[in-house]
Amino acid sequence: MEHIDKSNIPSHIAVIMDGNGRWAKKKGAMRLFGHKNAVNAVREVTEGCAEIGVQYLTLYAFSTENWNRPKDEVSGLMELLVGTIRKELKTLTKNNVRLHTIGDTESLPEKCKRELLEAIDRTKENTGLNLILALSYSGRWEITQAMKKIADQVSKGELDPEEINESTIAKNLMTAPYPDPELMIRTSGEMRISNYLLWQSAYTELYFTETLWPDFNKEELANAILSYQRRERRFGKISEQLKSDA
Ligand SMILES: CC(C)=CCC/C(C)=C/CC/C(C)=C/COP(=O)(O)OP(=O)(O)O
Ligand SMILES: C=C(C)CCOP(=O)(O)OP(=O)(O)O
Ligand SMILES: [Mg+2]
Repeated sequence: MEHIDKSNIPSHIAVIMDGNGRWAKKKGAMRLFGHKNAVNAVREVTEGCAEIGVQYLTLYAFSTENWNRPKDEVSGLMELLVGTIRKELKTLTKNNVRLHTIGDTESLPEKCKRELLEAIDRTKENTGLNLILALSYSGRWEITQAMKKIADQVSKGELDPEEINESTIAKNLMTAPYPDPELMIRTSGEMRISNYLLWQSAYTELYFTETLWPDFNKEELANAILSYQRRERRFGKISEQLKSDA
């Protein structure tokens, strides 16, 4: 972490925490064992991000499509979520971390909803890292929801369709309060987005690592940030323009 340029820390990092099942399989264990060990890596990145001053960390914890997994795995994941939030609440508070969620949280089991609401409420005065859990989330679902909200405003005469622009769409997404992520990390060697933050990642720098999520740690996080810091973000411009902008 000491090699990181402190003047160029991404304000928002998004993570696709993939590879828990394969990690467990390699150990001859059940998939849920992988998910349980994933919590250590969640702790590591949360601490690491808080230490270097990242302001937003969005973790993909359960996708819309993950509902199609075997029942036992889904219920195991939901229980793990409840247990982890309950156990970690004190540490979150101590570390000044504020918890948020994005996704169709209404579809989560009652116990899960209750635990999340309580943790969100208990951490709402915290001013350090914003930890955003993407739960029952997918980018297409989120964009569809935004389209419905916009259509509703148009039908009520509150919004003129001629005035719809990119900012209208961004304002109606669940991520409206947060900046777009500068860096997205995916573990486990898969090189795809899997329906994550589709709108928000238009100009996000992508970082892929072969490491399976339960093995991810602060050193791996530092490597991802160092890779980000070596990139030239052009946003459609050419290098010469970026130099004269500076
Ligand atoms: C925030 C919090 C308390 C999180 C709970 C634990 C956690 C990290 C859950 C992520 C669940 C998930 C579907 C991971 C992807 O690995 P995979 O199952 O797709 O693994 P595979 O690709 O190797 O099969
Ligand atoms: C990390 C989460 C929560 C979702 C993406 O991983 P998946 O394992 O579900 O994605 P695919 O490989 O199926 O694309
Ligand atoms: Mg996977």
